[in-house]
Amino acid sequence: MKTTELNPPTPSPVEGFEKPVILIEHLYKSFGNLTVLNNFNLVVNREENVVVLGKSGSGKSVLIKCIIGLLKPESGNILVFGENVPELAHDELDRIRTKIGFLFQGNALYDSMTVRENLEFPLRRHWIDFSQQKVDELVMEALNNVGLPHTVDMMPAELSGGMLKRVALARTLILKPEIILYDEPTTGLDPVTAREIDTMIISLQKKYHTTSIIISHDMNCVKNTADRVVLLAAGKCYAEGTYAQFEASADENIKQFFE
Ligand SMILES: Nc1ncnc2c1ncn2[C@@H]1O[C@H](COP(=O)(O)OP(=O)(O)OP(=O)(O)O)[C@@H](O)[C@H]1O
Repeated sequence: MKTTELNPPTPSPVEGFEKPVILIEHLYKSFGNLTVLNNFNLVVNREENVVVLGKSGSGKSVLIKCIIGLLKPESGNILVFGENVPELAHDELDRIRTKIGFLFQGNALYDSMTVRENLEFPLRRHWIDFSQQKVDELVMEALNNVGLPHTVDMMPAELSGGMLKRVALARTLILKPEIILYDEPTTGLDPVTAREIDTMIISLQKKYHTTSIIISHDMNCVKNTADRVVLLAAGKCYAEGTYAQFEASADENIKQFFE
């Protein structure tokens, strides 16, 4: 385990991986006088699940929003498949976003639409020329992936919190993204349902070979899903290592997540 204050992460791929899928270098983002990201660096390799751990308000969501181009950093590079997101024009950003699935904390399903309509939405937005048969196939494939084919004609209000999360995950998967960004995927769920979501994240990653960043402070989720953990503190990558290395750490900033 390295505390990166002492050893800045080297932006080079792990053996066996190709170029990093996401490479963040010297990222700075402020709001007025508040500096949220202060020389943040991160490497995410192909098919890796990296959990970004951090206290509330440490800038985890800001980081995700910078990666998908919803927020523009003051400086720094965010290379996604080699393309620098902060420099992309609107249409280029749209194109790269089709490769990035984003599971919002609040699920972001449309309450007035059925599950089917919610899942069709991203398809219609990006590939309006799909036949209805193809759309139906993709909707059912996505719902089967999360074990909820029977909910296809239900309204979001008829579903439990765990089911809503799974439908939101199905909607994220329908475009077959190569990268998935999860914003606190288990927050607000009971431990059994949270465990189911963790298991689903791993099984879908294996099936579709996705690369993921998972934002979380649920240590069970971290343990179940992380190939590597990065601690975001004071705007920097404060430490990185495996879950076991974090659990064994004597560093006070790390220990507090296990209390
Ligand atoms: N659009 C914005 N304008 C001004 N300040 C913002 C904006 N977005 C985020 N912030 C501030 O940036 C800081 C980091 O916010 P962020 O939402 O990234 O935290 P977080 O680590 O995701 O927290 P949590 O775990 O509670 O969701 C906070 O102080 C927040 O108030």
